[in-house]
Amino acid sequence: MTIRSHRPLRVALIGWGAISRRVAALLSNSPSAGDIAIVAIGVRSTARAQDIPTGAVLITDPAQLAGLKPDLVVEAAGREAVAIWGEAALRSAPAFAIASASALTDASLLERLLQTAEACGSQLILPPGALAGIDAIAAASVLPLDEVVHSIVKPPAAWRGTLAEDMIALDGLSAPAVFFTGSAREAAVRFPQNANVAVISALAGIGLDRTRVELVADPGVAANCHRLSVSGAFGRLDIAIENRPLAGNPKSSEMAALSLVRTIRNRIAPLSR
Ligand SMILES: NC(=O)C1=CN([C@@H]2O[C@H](COP(=O)(O)OP(=O)(O)OC[C@H]3O[C@@H](n4cnc5c(N)ncnc54)[C@H](O)[C@@H]3O)[C@@H](O)[C@H]2O)C=CC1
Ligand SMILES: O=C([O-])CC(=O)C(=O)O
Repeated sequence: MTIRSHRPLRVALIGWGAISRRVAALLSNSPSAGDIAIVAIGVRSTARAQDIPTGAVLITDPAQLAGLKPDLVVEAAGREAVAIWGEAALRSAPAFAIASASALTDASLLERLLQTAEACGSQLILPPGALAGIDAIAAASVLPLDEVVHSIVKPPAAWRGTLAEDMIALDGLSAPAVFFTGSAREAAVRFPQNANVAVISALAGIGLDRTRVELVADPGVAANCHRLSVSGAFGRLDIAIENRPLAGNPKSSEMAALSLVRTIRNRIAPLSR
């Protein structure tokens, strides 16, 4: 349920990396700044977490969430963080929004989160993240879908430090290299910093095992690009987005932060859009 209150929306962010910092900066510069208070930042260690928003406290233990009475907990920390913080978030807040959708490939974790949400009357929210058109795919899935193909094309720098390094010579590329084709499940499990979006398109449409994913390193692009091709009883959808990478992390797109800002604002906006 959308929350409309006269006090600021109390938001706890989990993770204080590129996405969370961008979300906090965008919120503080927006017209809704006075309506939204970041009350806590969940971190693994307080030692390196600096420049946190005024009024926010650093927390390291998920049990601390309950005392803060958040209206919304937002994760942008990584796959493991969803398992660590998720159940406490759903017990202490009406909603828990996650960026690290790859965590949901773990069926037992997903089941635990959904059971907690049901028992507590809270909601697990999966924002569209770096993608476009997820609303249309989810609506289209009311009728049978035949095929969903998700192509993720990023500059070589975005694939550094991932399994892609063992599959292709990232530094020597002179043309686009497709280094993975497989299911959304497999893509998200193997590339948890780059293919969370595969879980988002899969859960909107025909599921983790039927959604086909292609991963590409392209020295000719500067953007993190997503193309979704969907066919089914509704008709056809073909949608492409070229996202500017975040300054703080080339693997992540600006749109991933923008999408979380939208999710947060929609909790209080009289017009949800
Ligand atoms: N849904 C989407 O479209 C996208 C989702 N993502 C997800 O968002 C995550 C965050 O992205 P960035 O901010 O760019 O990464 P980042 O690496 O810049 O920041 C992640 C931060 O979370 C912290 N962290 C890790 N485990 C934690 C835990 N258990 N508790 C608290 N903090 C923890 C790290 O120390 C780091 O400071 C990615 O790992 C990825 O899973 C990223 C891009 C797009
Ligand atoms: O930001 C993006 O373009 C997608 C991404 O990294 C992810 O899904 O993990």
